[in-house]
Amino acid sequence: MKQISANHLDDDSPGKFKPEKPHLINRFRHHYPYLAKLTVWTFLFLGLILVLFFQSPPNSSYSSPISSDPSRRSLKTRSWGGPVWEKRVKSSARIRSRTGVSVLVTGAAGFVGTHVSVALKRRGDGVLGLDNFNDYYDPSLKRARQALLERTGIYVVEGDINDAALLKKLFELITFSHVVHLAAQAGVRYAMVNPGSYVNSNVAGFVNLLEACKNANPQPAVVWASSSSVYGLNTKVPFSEKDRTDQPASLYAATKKAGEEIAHTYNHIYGLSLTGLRFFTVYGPWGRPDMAYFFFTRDILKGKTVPVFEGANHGTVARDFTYIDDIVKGCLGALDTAEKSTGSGGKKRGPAQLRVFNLGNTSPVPVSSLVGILERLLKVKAKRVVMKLPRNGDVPFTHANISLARRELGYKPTTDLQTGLKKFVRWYLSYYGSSRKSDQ
Ligand SMILES: O=C(O)[C@H]1O[C@H](OP(=O)(O)OP(=O)(O)OC[C@H]2O[C@@H](n3ccc(=O)[nH]c3=O)[C@H](O)[C@@H]2O)[C@H](O)[C@@H](O)[C@H]1O
Repeated sequence: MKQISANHLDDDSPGKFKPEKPHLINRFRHHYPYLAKLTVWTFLFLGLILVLFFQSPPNSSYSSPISSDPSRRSLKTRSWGGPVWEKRVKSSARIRSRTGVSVLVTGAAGFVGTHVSVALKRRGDGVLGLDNFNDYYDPSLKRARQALLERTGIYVVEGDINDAALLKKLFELITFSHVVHLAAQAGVRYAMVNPGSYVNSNVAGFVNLLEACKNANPQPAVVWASSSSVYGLNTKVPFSEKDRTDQPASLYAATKKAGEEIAHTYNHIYGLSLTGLRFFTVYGPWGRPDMAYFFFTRDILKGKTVPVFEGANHGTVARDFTYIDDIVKGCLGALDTAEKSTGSGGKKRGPAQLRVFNLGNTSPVPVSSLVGILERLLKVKAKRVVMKLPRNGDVPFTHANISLARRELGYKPTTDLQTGLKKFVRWYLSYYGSSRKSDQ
């Protein structure tokens, strides 16, 4: 085929078709056999292109507005659709208890997403997961979480929140009463490496999701993950929802803060019920390998150095570390107290609920103490290197005032860092083995 085409080009090269009008008809007669051949081969070639086009996945409609983003290259081959797929979607979203609700969980194969999905499913709610399985951190951990979800009866649709056609399809198939939106580009420090991914997921993706929610009829109530990082350079402690959040210290924080403003807009214009949850450094089993407690554990076991940040004038750097089970209870409390959206099909019918809550432990712990607890649990001395807090978006401390969440959601964290890390370390060793080999 390739050879014939090449010959064709040689035989009928453009040089033989100079547009000299007086001789055009004669030339046409002279070249007729060649033209006929050219036409046949052109049709064959076009036919081949059409065959290849229709053989490509039917719904691989993901398109990233930031095409140069290397961490997301793998997303472009994702596909969805078809009767088998639709059956799985419907089965996963089926409510199995009298009081159950139907929930779409975005970021379901993520750390918080997995735990929240399982908790909802266990109490009889219909749960459908959505996750793009990007490679910000080891995707095999996400696949292992997916396997766990599947064992619980939860199907995770492989797709991106920026895929409007996919979201439309999901809302056509299922009447979701709630959306728990946890899909995001997380991590404070990575925002300096790949800023586009934060805009893509936390701003563009969030807007795309809210568009789908506002167009749905009935509209779902939305509970979504904001972040303690919105407090930025706030020095008033403990951080209250009433405090200023206009001084973000990282692009991550800025995109989460943008999310809170976007939520206001969709509530105001379309009557969407929206609850933002400001998570405070969530940790626990099945956690994120990019977080300090996780890679400290790995590096202590490997005998590698552990960089422990300190503030100005040897000041303590501390976090209000919050255990995953407490966060899950906060998420379910938010979902259960969420009022219905008031709009339908893109039209507002009345004022709707708009809330923001801190979900922290309200007991900050210095990072050096975190390392001490890990040393005792792992029975290995860490090779600590004290370093100045880099100017990369980190803030020196966080501390949540949780009285609003306690009052409105019945939120009451019960796990201290020592107890929570014990559970994490047990999981870590069972998942990776104590071989000290994990390369996550
Ligand atoms: O609450 C949030 O909203 C955010 O929480 C989390 O951010 P952080 O609180 O910064 O957690 P994490 O990176 O684990 O650092 C923990 C501590 O270790 C210190 N730290 C960190 C790295 C290091 O090498 N050395 C060090 O001392 C570091 O200075 C810090 O004091 C989520 O990642 C983020 O996605 C978001 O959800």
